[in-house]
Amino acid sequence: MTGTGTAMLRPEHPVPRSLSQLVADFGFEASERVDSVEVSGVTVSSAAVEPGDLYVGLPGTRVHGASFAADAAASGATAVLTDAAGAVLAEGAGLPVLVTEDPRAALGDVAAWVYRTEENTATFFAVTGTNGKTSVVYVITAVLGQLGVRSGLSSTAERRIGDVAVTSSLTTPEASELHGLLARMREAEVRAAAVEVSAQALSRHRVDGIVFDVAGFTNLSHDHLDDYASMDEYYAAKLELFTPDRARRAVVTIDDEWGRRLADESRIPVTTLTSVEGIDADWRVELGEQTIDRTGFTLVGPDGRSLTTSIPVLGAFMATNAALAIVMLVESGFDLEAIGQALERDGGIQAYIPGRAERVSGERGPALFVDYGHTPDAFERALSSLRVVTPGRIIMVFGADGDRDTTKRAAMGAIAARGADEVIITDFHPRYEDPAAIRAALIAGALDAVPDAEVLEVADQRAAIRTAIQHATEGDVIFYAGPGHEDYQEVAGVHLPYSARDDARLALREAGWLS
Ligand SMILES: CC(=O)N[C@H]1[C@@H](OP(=O)(O)OP(=O)(O)OC[C@H]2O[C@@H](n3ccc(=O)[nH]c3=O)[C@H](O)[C@@H]2O)O[C@H](CO)[C@@H](O)[C@@H]1O[C@H](C)C(=O)N[C@@H](C)C(=O)N[C@H](CCC(=O)O)C(=O)O
Repeated sequence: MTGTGTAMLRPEHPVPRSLSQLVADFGFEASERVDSVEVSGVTVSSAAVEPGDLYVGLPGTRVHGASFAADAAASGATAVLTDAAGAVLAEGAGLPVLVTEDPRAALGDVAAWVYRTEENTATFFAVTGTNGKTSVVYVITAVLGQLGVRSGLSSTAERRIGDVAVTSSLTTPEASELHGLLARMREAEVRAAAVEVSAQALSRHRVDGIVFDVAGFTNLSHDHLDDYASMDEYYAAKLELFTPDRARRAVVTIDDEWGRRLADESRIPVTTLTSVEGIDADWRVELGEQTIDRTGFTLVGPDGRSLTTSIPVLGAFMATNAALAIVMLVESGFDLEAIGQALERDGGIQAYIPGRAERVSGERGPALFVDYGHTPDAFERALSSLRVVTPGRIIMVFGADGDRDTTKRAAMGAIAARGADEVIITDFHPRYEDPAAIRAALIAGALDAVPDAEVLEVADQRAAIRTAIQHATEGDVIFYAGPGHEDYQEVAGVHLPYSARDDARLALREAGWLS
């Protein structure tokens, strides 16, 4: 069951704590005596305030959160925590105001204190890297489920506890929500939680106040160069997770140079994993049988330990992601043999990973996949795996994000033109950019790399997928990259309803390929 809203991001039965104790423990300046005030929740969004909350007014890129202190008071907040500028804005809201120099930097520890994260004895997994994070957290929780262990997750797609989920807006939520989610998981007797951690989250204190038991690294490649000045800076943000304040031990995929550098520079104990022949690592992934729906692999570890299994998703990259998930479980104390037995009993890993190389087609007609990949590296991985299992042609449909890293567009076009037989360029989230200019950059990248490539421009996403279906037949594959699990298209600040998965299914039905 998936819903929306923030209810799941806080405990159902919070235990109030004394605000004066918080002030004393953190050394905040308080505008008045707060002896009898209690706090039972924390939020940074005035719209999410519930009675008893501490409202944290963060200075934002658009507005100062403290200017919503009166709204927070009207919703029942008991106090405001903000900076000196925010304290001025919060005057007159009728709430005690606590002041600290950098409220964002304080948020994680404050939320951990309010929600008593330290007392949470579940095992915490963190997964970072450019591509594959979502798949790894889903595989961790799927394998835990197969082992009979109650788990929860926080991912780009959703926050989930057992079979209840809410959709996500950010990959990693603000620290107040993350600690609230962990507290909710504790109430639900969750024994292990897997959290996707973005570079932005590390740069913006969103995982402060949590020490993960195991941190996993998938890979690093060109992305987010709108947010970071260079790949080195992007890498440095990720490296932050691999320090003793944040995680106890690490499992690092060393298939790329960044992973190898991370294994060297990590300040916590590292176990390494590779799927590349010739690279020396603690654990090795050997690919087994690959079909369009399942990828087999053997994981070979130290001391002659090994496990052979499969994952119900296409692609060598998925085997590597699944292997990372399993090694992370082993590093946290789960027994490889027990994992192997559970997976064997169930016929392999039974993970459903929303919008990640998700097959939406049926038995008849072309195979159609919807994927979240929106980086050159993700395209490369998907296309090389598809080539192995596709008897016919590969048609790739994609667009690029507006108002995000523009420097990756040419490479995305080039890789698609090299790896697919036909390329259909469409719109993605243009945001405030001119969508025609985004498409032109992708087309130029494709034609510069392969001048005689078959490249079509179909701006409308619904028309693009229908064009691909018209051009495809039995044995062909349509790979629709970008929208993944998302249920909207963002145009000029407006979220228009659009689910690529639902629309692709509808288009297959219209074409008579799906009943
Ligand atoms: C650059 C960035 O990280 N921005 C985040 C930041 O927004 P902002 O500073 O612009 O906030 P603002 O609108 O000025 O508001 C300031 C404060 O007032 C509060 N406010 C604002 C309006 C109101 O009515 N009431 C209210 O309380 C806001 O909650 C906020 O705390 O705080 C907001 C509230 O938490 C976030 O939603 C927003 O993420 C934006 C949407 C974003 O796009 N972030 C990206 C860069 C990001 O973090 N991406 C990563 C990686 C994704 C990946 O892996 O590809 C992620 O983890 O998602």
